[in-house]
Amino acid sequence: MSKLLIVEDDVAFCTMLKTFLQKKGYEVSTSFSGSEAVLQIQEHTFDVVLTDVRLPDRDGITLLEDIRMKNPKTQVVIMTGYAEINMAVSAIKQGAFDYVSKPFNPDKILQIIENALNAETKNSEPNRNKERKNNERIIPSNNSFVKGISDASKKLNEYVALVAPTRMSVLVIGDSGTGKEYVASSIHKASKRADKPFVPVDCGAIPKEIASSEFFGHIKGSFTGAVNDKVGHFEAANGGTLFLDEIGNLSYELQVQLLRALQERKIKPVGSNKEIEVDIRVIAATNEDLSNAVKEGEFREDLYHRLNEFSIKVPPLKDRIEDLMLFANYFLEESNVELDKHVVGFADEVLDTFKKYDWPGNLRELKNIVKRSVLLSQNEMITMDVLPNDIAYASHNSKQTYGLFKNQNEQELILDALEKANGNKAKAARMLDIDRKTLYNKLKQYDISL
Ligand SMILES: Nc1ncnc2c1ncn2[C@@H]1O[C@H](COP(=O)(O)OP(=O)(O)OP(=O)(O)O)[C@@H](O)[C@H]1O
Repeated sequence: MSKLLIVEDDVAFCTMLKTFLQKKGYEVSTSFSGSEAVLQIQEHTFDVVLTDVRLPDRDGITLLEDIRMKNPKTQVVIMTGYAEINMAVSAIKQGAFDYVSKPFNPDKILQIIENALNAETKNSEPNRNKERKNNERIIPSNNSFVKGISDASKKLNEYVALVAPTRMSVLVIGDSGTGKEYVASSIHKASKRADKPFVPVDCGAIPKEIASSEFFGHIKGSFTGAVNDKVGHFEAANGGTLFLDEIGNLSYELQVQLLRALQERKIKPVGSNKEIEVDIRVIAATNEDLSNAVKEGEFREDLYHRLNEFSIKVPPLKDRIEDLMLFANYFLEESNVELDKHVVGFADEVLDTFKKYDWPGNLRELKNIVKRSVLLSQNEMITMDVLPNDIAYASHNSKQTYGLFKNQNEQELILDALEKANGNKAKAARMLDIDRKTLYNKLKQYDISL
């Protein structure tokens, strides 16, 4: 029977988790403080330790060091509140197996424990194990991507997983830089066509005059400049997925040709009389309201329906602020590798600034800012002086934001958040960027009852 240790100072939560895990067949011990946990790990060997990142007498990261010294095979899972995700990411860099943010659902913790137990049996050498995990979790390979922990991201990932194995055409909708192409390629990679080509085409960048030849190919001599035969995007994507980015920019004439190719599953290269059969799945993306373009007569309704068998909305970064640190850390590691630097993390002030900023350019903007900061940084941490002025300035002048509790009108902020969260305290706490325990204390302090 696998042995687990829960280290958590919230006694009620700890007991609840213990009971749940015992019912699932684990042998479970508990500690309510770091020192108690150290005693336990001296005396017993645990397969997995689940520890709160903040304990009354120490933090989960130093506890992690003790656990790894005592028994490198023990896997450590860090439990965090929303505001502590940065700490959790550092814990993973230092060898924690994974982290889970509270509140979490029971299936999630079970899955993580199972993964930890499997990893434990597969990897007995601690350093190798640690390195593997760093690469895997902090810098996902090309096949994976930052999945995110916000509700918006979870929904997005669910939709991707649902639609990927089908043949359905997908319309990916979202503002510029939100990751539409990433979503499209994730669908492709999770589909049965994964070993066939994924061909991205920026419809906004193709000059009208050569658009047909770009899509369908041409044969030598079919027009001035056609000095060789050319394979078009449709043929190149045969068997795989054609990703049509900025689909709203297609000329009306090309919309007609595209619809025909999709309906008949055949194309004819420019200047040729031979039809070529093609089997492609189309994923299209747009950052404008295509249904509006349909109403205005700018986009063909039949093509719109053909492309929109299933639609996925990619949320703007400001609506998935809970994921911000995951993305920032991911881009930090990516930039370190690319620029051969060794920046470790972000100063608190920078994180505050990031959280307050609106990110109109979404993930692309975040990626660029992080990369630029890594390049300019002379220190281990990214500090305010390497951020572009407009970001630092914009966040100083930003409208009233939640969190941080530097404001005098703390009580008003809490009431406002509770109202916006329809009385859901967990959600309000997330919006306020504090953990639930702190919110409960504040509610008591201000005598707010719900
Ligand atoms: N889930 C993710 N994990 C890691 N990186 C991501 C993720 N999503 C997007 N990115 C990165 O963010 C940047 C923007 O993503 P992408 O090009 O997919 O956005 P887009 O919405 O297609 O942009 P546009 O509207 O300008 O075409 C890319 O550099 C990509 O590498």
